[in-house]
Amino acid sequence: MVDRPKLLLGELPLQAQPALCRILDANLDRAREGLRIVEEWCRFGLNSSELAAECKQLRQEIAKWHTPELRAFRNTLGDVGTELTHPQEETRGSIGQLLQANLCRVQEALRVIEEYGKLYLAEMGSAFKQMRYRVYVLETNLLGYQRQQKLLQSSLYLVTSASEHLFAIVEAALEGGLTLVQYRDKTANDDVRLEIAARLRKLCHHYEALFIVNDRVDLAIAVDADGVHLGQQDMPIATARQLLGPHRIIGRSTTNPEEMQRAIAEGADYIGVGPVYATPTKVEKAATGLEYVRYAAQNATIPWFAIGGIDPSNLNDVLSAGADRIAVVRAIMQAEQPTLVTQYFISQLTRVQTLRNFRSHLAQSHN
Ligand SMILES: Cc1ncc(COP(=O)(O)OP(=O)(O)O)c(N)n1
Ligand SMILES: Cc1ncsc1CCOP(=O)(O)O
Ligand SMILES: [Mg+2]
Repeated sequence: MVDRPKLLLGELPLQAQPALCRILDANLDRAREGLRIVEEWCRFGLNSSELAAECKQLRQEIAKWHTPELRAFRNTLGDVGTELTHPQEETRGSIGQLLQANLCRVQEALRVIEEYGKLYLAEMGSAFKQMRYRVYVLETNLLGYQRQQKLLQSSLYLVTSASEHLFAIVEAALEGGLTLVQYRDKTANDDVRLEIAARLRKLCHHYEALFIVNDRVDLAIAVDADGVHLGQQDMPIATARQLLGPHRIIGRSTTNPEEMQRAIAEGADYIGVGPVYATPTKVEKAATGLEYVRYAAQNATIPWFAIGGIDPSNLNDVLSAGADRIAVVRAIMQAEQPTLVTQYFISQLTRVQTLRNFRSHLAQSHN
């Protein structure tokens, strides 16, 4: 039996050979450029050496296929495509959109190489197929990482209540710098909830804020929310994790140390701590008081949000008890100026976080 030659180019009609090489050359470049753009964000934006290393490895693997022979066919001046741009390429609304567009560009380029590469070298198709799947994994990991980072950076959490001005209030708070929103609606029908949740998600993502759905994992999945918030009566975290996958956020309400430790052990990404004060928003739950906030400040190993009856008048007491993240309903939903209240909360929370970070750096440098 005669071995099949590895280089298949010669099997194509002569006039098709330069075109094939130009397609491969252009897409090998495109894939690496897109990866480089994503890599820079992983490195400088997310400080993730793991994600940056995966981008770099992929770039290096692609580079190995970019032979001088393929480059020799380059004819930039004769390329009719260099002047074709799409209006969306001229503007990028956010880092998220920029990453999305470039990951899509990389996936497209890898797919082109996978298909045309089969006509060039026997192994090229399967090698690029594998790389394309690696980019899908990279995309999911990147999204999950971005979500966790955003959660870590969020000090104020707006839990919504039904209101005829719901969207205007949420948008006003987002204008004030809010980065974490929970859709909480205990009465509406599912079709209404679905419609509201989908609109809220779009609004939150436009402002690069996380969007969480209260109670309902099915709704969270249906509208592609960033996560779900589960109370003690809701489904177990492990079941929710199975349904939501590893990259979405799961929050859990806790009212005492035991519930806190269980939520952490079960893999919650954050917890609610409270109600700190008695509140008409959640009448059936007794206030835990500031004692539980003090316990959380000493013992919580994941992000935690003090919740329940918190407003600008008692904020300082909650912060003094050790909180540096809070969740509120009425203080923003019923505010006359939701943007200003949001800005006030965030400025106070940032102030205590900065002070505490500074003190802990100082303490570390003395040890
Ligand atoms: C951030 C946050 N913390 C606590 C809760 C309360 O959840 P739960 O106990 O399930 O009560 P309901 O909100 O469902 O009435 C929350 N929603 N968010
Ligand atoms: C949902 C929830 N869970 C514990 S307290 C609370 C409501 C907090 O509402 P408010 O900020 O209006 O007191
Ligand atoms: Mg609940």
